[in-house]
Amino acid sequence: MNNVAVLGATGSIGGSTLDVIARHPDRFRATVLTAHRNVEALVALCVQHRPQLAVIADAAMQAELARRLRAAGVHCEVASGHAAVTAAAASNLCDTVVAAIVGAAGLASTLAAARAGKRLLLANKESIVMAGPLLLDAVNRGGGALIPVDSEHNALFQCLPPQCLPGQQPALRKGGVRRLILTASGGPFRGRTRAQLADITPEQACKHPNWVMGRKISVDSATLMNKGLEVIEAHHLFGAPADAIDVVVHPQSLIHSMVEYDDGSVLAQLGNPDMRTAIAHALAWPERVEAGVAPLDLTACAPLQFEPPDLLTFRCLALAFQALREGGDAPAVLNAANEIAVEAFLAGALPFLSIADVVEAVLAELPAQAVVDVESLCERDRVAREAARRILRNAC
Ligand SMILES: NC(=O)C1=CN([C@@H]2O[C@H](COP(=O)(O)OP(=O)(O)OC[C@H]3O[C@@H](n4cnc5c(N)ncnc54)[C@H](OP(=O)(O)O)[C@@H]3O)[C@@H](O)[C@H]2O)C=CC1
Ligand SMILES: CC(=O)[C@@H](O)[C@H](O)COP(=O)(O)O
Ligand SMILES: [Mn+2]
Repeated sequence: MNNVAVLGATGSIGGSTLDVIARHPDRFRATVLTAHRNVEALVALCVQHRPQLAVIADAAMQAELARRLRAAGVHCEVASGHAAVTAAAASNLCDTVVAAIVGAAGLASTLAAARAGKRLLLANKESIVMAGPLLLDAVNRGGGALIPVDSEHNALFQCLPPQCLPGQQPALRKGGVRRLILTASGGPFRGRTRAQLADITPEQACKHPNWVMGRKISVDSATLMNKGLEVIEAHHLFGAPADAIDVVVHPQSLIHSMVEYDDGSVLAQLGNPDMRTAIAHALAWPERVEAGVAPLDLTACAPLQFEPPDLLTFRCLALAFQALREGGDAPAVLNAANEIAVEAFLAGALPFLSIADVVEAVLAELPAQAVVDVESLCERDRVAREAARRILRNAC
């Protein structure tokens, strides 16, 4: 039996994970479920999955969680606070940790799972964007495994040679790998001009053409920042230099990414756009299990289209490449600024096109510094957020 901690259980990835787990009660058991503030959703999941531990990150909500669980007849341990989420990730209640908390908020628990030698299923891309070298070091020291859940990186993992296991100092060149090709849907506004993006609303930005996801990643997909974060994520996971990572827009989102080899072969992973495939693959790897995803009918979804990304209209992808090439903690600064800008956009306090402006301004204000340790990285994250808020205030 594989005991699984689902960090961010009440979210989109959390829900898909629990769907797959429930299909295989002989293999997987959800022993830890965590949420931020959504007590009602967490209680409903606890009723269904009967974990050993339920954690609510907002400590002020512990009493309500405990009361509701009692009323629902659920007898499990209850804890609260960010430290409790982090402790749960490293606890002996789980063998596998699904890191599905959104944003930099997921960093501490992701690192804790890595240090504890867990099988770490990484969806929380912001943590590897922020702290790539530190996370990989924690995985190597912990002796666990890092399996990518992000659909593109799971696709790359499936297409790469076995010696390119993420985090194990993969040897792309030795494996004959020439380049990684990340596919992108192009987002809900593909083909539009900047003028047509002047009045975009949060609801419009969250309507992804192919995937059902949380609000933050949906906005990131719309600005192409998601693809930028994924370029940085691929760099750290597979040791690929920026120049060996290409992005191609593929509006159908059926090819989830590709690996090109020296001999000209290109291996691709395809499937219906449903995160349960990547999650099931990561949970059961190296075996395969049923995920509840419909068979792919290519004749029904042809043709497959490809086009270059529009770097002028959607500037965030170029900014992410810039941060990756600058190195050091520039990706962490980019991520922090983006989280503040997206939060402001979702609150109706920043125009859609200004997200890139805020990120660009913060990168210009905070030249990269070396990544030394988690504490100094979190301090830089804080400084970048403060700079983004100040720039936002001056812009309004
Ligand atoms: N959704 C998708 O298809 C994909 C997502 N990802 C990545 O996976 C991660 C999760 O995405 P997604 O599921 O869409 O996000 P959602 O917004 O749907 O869910 C986020 C989860 O994190 C919890 N959470 C939010 N803030 C905190 C916090 N400060 N401390 C603890 N828990 C917190 C939320 O709890 P609560 O419900 O209480 O707010 C919720 O359970 C992201 O990093 C995303 O980039 C990657 C590929 C695909
Ligand atoms: C499902 C997943 O992995 C998301 O990251 C998705 O790929 C976002 O789509 P685009 O960023 O390609 O629009
Ligand atoms: Mn992705």
